[in-house]
Amino acid sequence: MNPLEAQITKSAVLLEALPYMQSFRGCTFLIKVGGSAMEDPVQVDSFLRDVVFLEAVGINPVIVHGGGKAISKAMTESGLQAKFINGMRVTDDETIKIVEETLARVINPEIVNKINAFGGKAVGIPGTEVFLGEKMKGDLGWVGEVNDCKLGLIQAAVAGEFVPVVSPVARELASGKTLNVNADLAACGLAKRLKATKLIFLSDVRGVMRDPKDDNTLIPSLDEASIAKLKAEGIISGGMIPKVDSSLDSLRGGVGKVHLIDGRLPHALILEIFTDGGIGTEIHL
Ligand SMILES: Nc1ncnc2c1ncn2[C@@H]1O[C@H](COP(=O)(O)OP(=O)(O)O)[C@@H](O)[C@H]1O
Ligand SMILES: CC(=O)N[C@@H](CCC(=O)OP(=O)(O)O)C(=O)O
Repeated sequence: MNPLEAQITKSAVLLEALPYMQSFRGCTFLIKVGGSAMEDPVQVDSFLRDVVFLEAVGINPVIVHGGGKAISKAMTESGLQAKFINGMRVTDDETIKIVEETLARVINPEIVNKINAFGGKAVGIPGTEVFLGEKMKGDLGWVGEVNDCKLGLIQAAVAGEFVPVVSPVARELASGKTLNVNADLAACGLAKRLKATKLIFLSDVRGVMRDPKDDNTLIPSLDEASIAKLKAEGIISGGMIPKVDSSLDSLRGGVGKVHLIDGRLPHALILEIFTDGGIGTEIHL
């Protein structure tokens, strides 16, 4: 193949993407990026370049981020031990301060600054300005679930072509205090409220797997009944539980499609959205 022929074959990539660009223009995509997919700065850069690309072709990306790993690290540095019950961090008075500080001072600005550096426009929005919640049942301390979302700041950002970057904390309706919210649940709450076309979870696994240590065991498509079975068998466990539960909840709440993809794969987001062969696991009702 001569250099000109090689150039021409590159156009096939854009042509494959064209129908997706045409149908997704003006649509809202809720992207949840987990702390697990944010450990490696190279992976974060790749993901955020994809977000800038989405914005540039007329999609409205809205990001809800996690930060579980960074929070646990900060707790250890303060001499506290992280404890989880059913995937929820037990959050006492000291812990909620660390959660707020890590999300607001470390994770959220990193995402916002990088999107801006890559030529996009992003605005950080504390979850307390978006999520209204109440305490979850059980002895979890300052842990909340989302009852409602205030969309004002999100809508203003999107209208100004800024990517809203939202942290997973809520304002407790009864007291006005800050609650720590699992980021998958926060993403689901906002995706439903925005009636997002897609909700995409980026994590550190290929998707839902029969064996999370074996990449060849990816399950490309899952419905409610299969999820219930895999949970009962203990194959879906730990951090994957809130993801599949939130996926089903968001589909019931009017979200168009839900995908779980691997944030470690370079440009996972672009591959999932703009190519004919999807990656990861798609969840159905
Ligand atoms: N069946 C499964 N398939 C894939 N991952 C699973 C499964 N069951 C449990 N997991 C665990 O879920 C983790 C992802 O959840 P989590 O660590 O909370 O990520 P995030 O920070 O992205 O929210 C994976 O790293 C894996 O250890
Ligand atoms: C209540 C609860 O567990 N909150 C989570 C919020 C961050 C989060 O969910 O981060 P990932 O998406 O990286 O797991 C926590 O404290 O870890």
